[in-house]
Amino acid sequence: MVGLEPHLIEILKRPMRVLSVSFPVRMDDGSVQVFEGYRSQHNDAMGPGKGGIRFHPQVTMDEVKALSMWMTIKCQVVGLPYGGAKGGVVCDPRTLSAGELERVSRGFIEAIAQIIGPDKDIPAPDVYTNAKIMGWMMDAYSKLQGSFAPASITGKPLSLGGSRGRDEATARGCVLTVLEAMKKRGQSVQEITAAIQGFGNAGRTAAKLLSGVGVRVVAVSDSTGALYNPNGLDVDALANLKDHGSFRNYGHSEHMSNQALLELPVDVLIPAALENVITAENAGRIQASIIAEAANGPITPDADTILFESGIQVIPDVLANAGGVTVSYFEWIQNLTHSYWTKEQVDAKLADILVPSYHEVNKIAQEHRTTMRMGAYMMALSRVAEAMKARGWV
Ligand SMILES: NC(=O)C1=CN([C@@H]2O[C@H](COP(=O)(O)OP(=O)(O)OC[C@H]3O[C@@H](n4cnc5c(N)ncnc54)[C@H](O)[C@@H]3O)[C@@H](O)[C@H]2O)C=CC1
Ligand SMILES: O=C(O)CCC(=O)C(=O)O
Repeated sequence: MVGLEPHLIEILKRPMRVLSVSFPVRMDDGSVQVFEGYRSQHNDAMGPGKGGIRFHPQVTMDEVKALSMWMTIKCQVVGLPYGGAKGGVVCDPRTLSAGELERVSRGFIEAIAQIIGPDKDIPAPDVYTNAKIMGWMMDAYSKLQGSFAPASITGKPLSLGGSRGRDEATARGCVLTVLEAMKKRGQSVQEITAAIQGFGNAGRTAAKLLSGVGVRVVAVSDSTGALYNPNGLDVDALANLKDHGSFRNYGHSEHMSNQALLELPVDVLIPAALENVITAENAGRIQASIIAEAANGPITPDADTILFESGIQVIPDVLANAGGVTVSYFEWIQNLTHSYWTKEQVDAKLADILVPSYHEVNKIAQEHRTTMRMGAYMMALSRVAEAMKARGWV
């Protein structure tokens, strides 16, 4: 539909560079364990690579490559001067001590240092990585360079040049798109119910922000399972329990599986954990009228078609979770210019990008009678194609 020439498709089909590394880490018991990781840089026609680093036992090179391609698209959906990149380390941070986690984080940055940097590729947090880890990573990179390099990594603690609002930006962006989508449905915010899968950076903050504006959050989950109460859950109480162990001890709710949460009768469903949770097998049982993909790739292509045909509006990941990379961009600008913004400035600038992007994507989708995902891809890929042509690559 975008009318991309075959040679442009050939370029975009694969990442421009993928680095596969293995690096030794001294464990607390004195043994040495070798960890594997990847950094994929999909396309840098529009600027340096940008994208998170995930720590997860099931990370694969193929997953990281796909995620880097989505980053190229995402950055262009919201008009950022970046190409797409993504990284991952095969590890289970829940089984590592704080010291081991720090050594894994530093070891990975040392292993990929040659290909990253403020003008080359700027990593950020993703699944099971956070501001603390970004701080260690920035420190490792700065030491290798011999100078303080805050613009090399985003999602850092505020004390190291992190941006106000980055911690909640992914969820804030997602909630902005959900509220735009709800506007045309004529429901008051207080009538809206939401179920959220995943209770980490994206899911937990989405729950907090939605309940803050009056939406009834009726179900949440983490890797251990889901809680459901049709009358609404106390999100602050859940967050508090999670901080001190597990929210499974929360009363006033029915316990259910992560799969069952996806099929609840709610207005808004927010998958905010991992990929491929809505497939052709369960798509027909989804009852939500809007799905906002806070996670990357939670819906398979087959399922996307089924949902579209059922009239369920899917706000695709490349738009719904683009708030995170947008505020990472703000962080990078603040680091490069050595001037820092208030939380109100960050939130206002985020809304100024996300809300028009939502409407632009929706308009293209409606004009072409297609999904918002296809609309987003059309918009983004034509921008990347134009840049590749302007650079004389094709
Ligand atoms: N952190 C960020 O800024 C961004 C994150 N994302 C995406 O959002 C998703 C979640 O990432 P974060 O919130 O950052 O990760 P996180 O590590 O902060 O949280 C992940 C959450 O998912 C839960 N989880 C893990 N496996 C699960 C399962 N099988 N079922 C249900 N829950 C499960 C964990 O218990 C945890 O609560 C990922 O797809 C990530 O790529 C997208 C854009 C930016
Ligand atoms: O903040 C960033 O730079 C990237 C976040 C990310 O990995 C994503 O949007 O999937």
